[in-house]
Amino acid sequence: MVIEIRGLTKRFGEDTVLDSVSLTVEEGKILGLVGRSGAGKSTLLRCINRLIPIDGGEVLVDRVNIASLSKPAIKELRRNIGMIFQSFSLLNRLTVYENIALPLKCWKYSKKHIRHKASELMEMVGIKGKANARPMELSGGQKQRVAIARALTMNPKILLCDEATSALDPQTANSILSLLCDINENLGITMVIVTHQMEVLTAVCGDMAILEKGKVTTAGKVKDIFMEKPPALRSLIGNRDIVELEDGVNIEIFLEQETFSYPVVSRLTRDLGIDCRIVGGDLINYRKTPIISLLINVPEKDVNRVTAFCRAGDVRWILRKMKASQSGGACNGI
Ligand SMILES: Nc1ncnc2c1ncn2[C@@H]1O[C@H](COP(=O)(O)OP(=O)(O)OP(=O)(O)O)[C@@H](O)[C@H]1O
Repeated sequence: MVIEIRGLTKRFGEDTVLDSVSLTVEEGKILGLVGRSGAGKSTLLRCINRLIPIDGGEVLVDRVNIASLSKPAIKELRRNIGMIFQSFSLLNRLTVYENIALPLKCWKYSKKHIRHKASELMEMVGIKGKANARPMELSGGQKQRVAIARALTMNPKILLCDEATSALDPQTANSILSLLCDINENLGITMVIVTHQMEVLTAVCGDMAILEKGKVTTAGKVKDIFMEKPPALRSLIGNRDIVELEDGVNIEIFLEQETFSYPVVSRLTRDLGIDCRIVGGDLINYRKTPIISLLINVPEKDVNRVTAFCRAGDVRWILRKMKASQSGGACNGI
């Protein structure tokens, strides 16, 4: 299901928490939503499944404006939208099996269907052996697996994840992220993932949006935004450590799978005779595909030759540090 948010405004009393937010999450895609604490991320999620009413604009789920839904239609909408949280929200007095079966019981499915569905989901999320355990006997990762299974019981078309991996150690968080990726790929579920962890964005999300004080300031492909590093992203991830040189121009070069074997620096220096100084570097694991970024400093007179060389070799580049006369932040392909 596609989610389209147009000019969404949400107020709590005098406070405008979401201010004319517009965003689209394409069917079957994963959108990562980031921003400082209090930016309005969780509120936005709660507007998508109509847990709270909105004050302006519209939220369309599968091209239907959810503000105009009747009570039974809202119930149906929520059936199509699963949700998981940082705190897992499991019922401690119930077993794993009973927690997963609960939504199916509420919807009055047959005992046979409930047994079949719960067991299929426990198998899918890897907790089959824990059917009779209670939440307090599980690790954080296992609890989140139960919560994911419970969120999938009604075969939702959308999954909203609010800080789902924040309470987990990095290794467990990775295993949950890879489970979410599998679910997205195998079931085609559209996902919105709210997170403070930048590695969640690069590991699983194709698209991202940055919320600042209730406004979307940056939105687009994760890969492009992480390469471009606009101010809104820098304010979340901080500036990278680079060697600051007084002279020359910094050019960031990106090497992707297709260009890994291309000896960029040696070609620039040996074949074109350009002095390249390396001032920084980074490696981003973008959805399991590494991208190497290399920050080089070259004499100002050679900038055009370097960029022409990159263009010819299909290597992405961005001018990072320029004199005022060269302003404009030229780049190719981004
Ligand atoms: N039910 C509510 N009543 C009044 N104010 C609320 C309510 N829910 C959220 N807010 C306020 O709305 C603002 C945004 O909160 P929200 O939880 O959406 O932010 P967030 O970006 O998810 O933050 P965090 O990353 O810390 O979870 C905050 O100032 C919060 O106090």
